[in-house]
Amino acid sequence: MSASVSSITGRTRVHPPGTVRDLDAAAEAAGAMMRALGIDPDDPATPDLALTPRRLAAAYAELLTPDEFDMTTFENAQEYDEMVLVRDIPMQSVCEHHLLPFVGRAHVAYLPAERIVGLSKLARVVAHFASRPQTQERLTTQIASHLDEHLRPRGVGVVIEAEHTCMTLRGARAPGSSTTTSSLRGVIKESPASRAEFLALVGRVSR
Ligand SMILES: Nc1nc2c(ncn2[C@@H]2O[C@H](COP(=O)(O)OP(=O)(O)OP(=O)(O)O)[C@@H](O)[C@H]2O)c(=O)[nH]1
Ligand SMILES: [Zn+2]
Repeated sequence: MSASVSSITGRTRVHPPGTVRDLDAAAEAAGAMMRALGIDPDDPATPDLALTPRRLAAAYAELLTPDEFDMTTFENAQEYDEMVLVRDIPMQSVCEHHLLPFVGRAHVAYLPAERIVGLSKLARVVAHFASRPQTQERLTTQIASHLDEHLRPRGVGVVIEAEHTCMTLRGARAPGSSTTTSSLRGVIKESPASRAEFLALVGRVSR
């Protein structure tokens, strides 16, 4: 389930988990589901529906295919020892219960040790683990674990705030509700001062 990884100095290639995709089979199944729900993709009165099963299959394949990327890190030459936080990283994933989107923002911080990470890689880690059927709790934990393992920092903090369309558009129909999750590691978890600094820097979580 976890990404396969090969180490190069300062770089860790993050590969998506191996997935075999059969878009034809997925499109056929999507058409069958539409028919079972009373929507006929072949109804001549709605010709644009004909390609909808294929679009649906392609859309899910796109949402559920993680990008590969290099987890580029640099020597911490300046011995920078304060917190690094990238806030408001846009996040979109698909809940594993309904395969409906949950959408929000991630805030990702770390306390450097020997190495610092290319800032964009924090957004890429979020997107990578979001591109699979997820729970918000697991996504938050996987991002924190990945940074902990591949950067070996003194601490990691991840907060995600998201709206789950499975509970805003359907079901409980609680529009405007949002869910906040966090995963803290190392000094950011253990030291009350560090934890407070992280939450203060994230700031707007409790708006
Ligand atoms: N903990 C957690 N729950 C989630 C997440 N995404 C969706 N869910 C919940 O998964 C649960 C699935 O519950 P079920 O009772 O099996 O499904 P359901 O009958 O469609 O339930 P309702 O959504 O309440 O209509 C729901 O309560 C969802 O809100 C998530 O990221 N984390
Ligand atoms: Zn759901």
